[in-house]
Amino acid sequence: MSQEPDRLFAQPLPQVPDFAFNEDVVRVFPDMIKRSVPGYPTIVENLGVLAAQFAQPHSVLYDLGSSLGAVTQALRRHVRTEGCSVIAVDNSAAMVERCREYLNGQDSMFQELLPVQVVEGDILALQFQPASVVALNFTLQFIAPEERLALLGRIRQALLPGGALILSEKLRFDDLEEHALLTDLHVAFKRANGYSELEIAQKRSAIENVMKPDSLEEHRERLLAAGFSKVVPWFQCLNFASLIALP
Ligand SMILES: C[S@@+](CC[C@H](N)C(=O)[O-])C[C@H]1O[C@@H](n2cnc3c(N)ncnc32)[C@H](O)[C@@H]1O
Ligand SMILES: O=C(O)C(=O)C[C@]1(C(=O)O)C=C[C@@H](O)C=C1
Repeated sequence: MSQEPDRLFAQPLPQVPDFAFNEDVVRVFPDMIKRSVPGYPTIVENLGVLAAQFAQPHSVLYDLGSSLGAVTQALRRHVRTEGCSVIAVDNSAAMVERCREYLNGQDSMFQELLPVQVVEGDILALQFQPASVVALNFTLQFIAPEERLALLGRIRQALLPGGALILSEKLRFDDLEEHALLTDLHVAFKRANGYSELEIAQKRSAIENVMKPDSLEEHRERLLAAGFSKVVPWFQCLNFASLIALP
């Protein structure tokens, strides 16, 4: 994957535009997400391990909001279940183009990987096939809040018995002290990863209109309302968490 360092917000911008998954972001995305999301490498690798426990023979594994395909690659490294295939979906043309290149690279290095299809499209308009694993890795927070329940309902309907949704998100907290503490610690994490105060501040204003985190309680209630039977948090690092939701 690209090693280009993320300096997108390093210079003062007269006006900070809303964050978009465009070509500039695509070029630096592996560096950006690793330095911005505490626990990201652990979540991605273990998503493959978890998926291998839920994958059902002859079913589809979805990677929704696949970006450069980090989750898809982890699914292909870990899942050995007969007849499974991966469908990666993203609505950013720049992401999809680069994702296909990376997956071709993975195909040329390893044999017997699950077949994969990368679709450029809106996950809100997707006709789901019966699926055993659905990964939403830091994608739901970019979906308009009023669309989230219906999307989760459609995913629940598509899930086969024995399957699972794995949902990773940035969290907000109703307890103001807890929210302030974990937000400060997240800023410290970014600083420790080499981001300046300016970069941190400009990135914050770029994402505040486009990325709307929910609390753990909101996630749990919405997943239950969408028809999931059980919600199990399996990872949290600072204000970032990942949940398993069972059909
Ligand atoms: C933070 S990134 C996801 C990171 C990725 N899952 C990973 O683990 O590396 C969010 C992605 O969701 C995509 N996205 C946002 N809204 C979408 C939608 N409605 N349909 C499809 N993709 C969407 C964005 O283009 C972006 O690539
Ligand atoms: O919360 C932040 O400050 C972030 O940078 C988070 C986040 C994310 O969770 O997706 C936002 C945009 C980029 O895709 C990388 C990381």
